[in-house]
Amino acid sequence: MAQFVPRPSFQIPGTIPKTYFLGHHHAGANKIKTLLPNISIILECRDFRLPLSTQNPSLERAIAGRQRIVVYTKSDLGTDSTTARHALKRIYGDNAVFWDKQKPATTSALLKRLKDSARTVDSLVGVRALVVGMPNVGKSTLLNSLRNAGISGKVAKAAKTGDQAGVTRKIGTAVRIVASDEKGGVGGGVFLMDSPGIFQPYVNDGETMIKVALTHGIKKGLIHDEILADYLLYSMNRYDPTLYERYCEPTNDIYEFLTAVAEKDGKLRTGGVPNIPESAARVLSQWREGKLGRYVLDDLSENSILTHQAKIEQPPQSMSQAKKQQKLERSQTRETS
Ligand SMILES: Nc1nc2c(ncn2[C@@H]2O[C@H](COP(=O)(O)OP(=O)(O)OP(=O)(O)O)[C@@H](O)[C@H]2O)c(=O)[nH]1
Repeated sequence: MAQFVPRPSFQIPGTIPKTYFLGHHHAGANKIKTLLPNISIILECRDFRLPLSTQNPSLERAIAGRQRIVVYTKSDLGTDSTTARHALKRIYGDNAVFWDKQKPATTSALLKRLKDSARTVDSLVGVRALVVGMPNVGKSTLLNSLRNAGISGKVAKAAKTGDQAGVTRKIGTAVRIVASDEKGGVGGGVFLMDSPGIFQPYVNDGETMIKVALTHGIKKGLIHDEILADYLLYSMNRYDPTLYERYCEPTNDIYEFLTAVAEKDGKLRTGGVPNIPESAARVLSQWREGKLGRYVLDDLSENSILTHQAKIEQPPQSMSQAKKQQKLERSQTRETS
């Protein structure tokens, strides 16, 4: 049999939206800026499967220069190989941590970092920390886990969670996650605030939108499931085509793959016709649960990281930003002439 050759690139359909910046994202971003002067530490969450694509350049600029820990969430769904972790540690050193809601040790390690700050910060009111990040990366889940681990006894769930973008829409009130020393804790204690997931105002490339949609970072249905399933097939083929060997031989044909899924998992219409939309939905939910491989979708080669960092520092302009800039330059020219 001829050797399988994966597609070298993915054809991005022209229908992919380039933004998902909603009213509550705008309001949340403004509110975060007003809170920052009273915040000692920022926990910036990014999905470990998309360590670059879930970095929000505008949030990045807003929090520049502040004490920050980058929390790569959902590490149970990413790779166990140390290569990706080392690549990210090279950027942020000890300020890059990998978190998994099912691994209490990862929560305790983060809590220890916050307690250490409470010991060093000379504040009677305690350390104020803020969780930020793109939608659905796991911010509220992290807050609840830190609170459960940090406060003894049974505590009520402080923040609502759910596997879809936009569960949290407003900045929450400060929640105590470490008691003060007179109550058996540390210093003035630690308070943590949740914030709504904030999307970047404009994403220049459709591939990032597709990857974020795969992890439910934008509203379900904005990008067709079959396009997402096709991208997934493309990425599995590049990573390891045996990930889907229970369905079929390696293929670049999404309909061949989805037909095999329909036949194997009983997604059939009357008369045995494969139900392609249901197969696509099935494939996506399997992948989201880590049942079609655990790997990092972003390219973490040195070159790719450098290009990404350069884009963060000098983001390409959106069409409307470019128009605004032109208008401003024209009016300045008129004023000086
Ligand atoms: N497998 C896995 N799932 C996680 C982890 N952390 C969070 N999740 C799931 O991810 C989904 C989103 O979590 P949330 O905490 O609601 O995310 P959020 O960032 O607060 O979302 P927004 O409200 O959109 O800002 C939920 O279904 C969580 O159970 C993790 O470490 N591993």
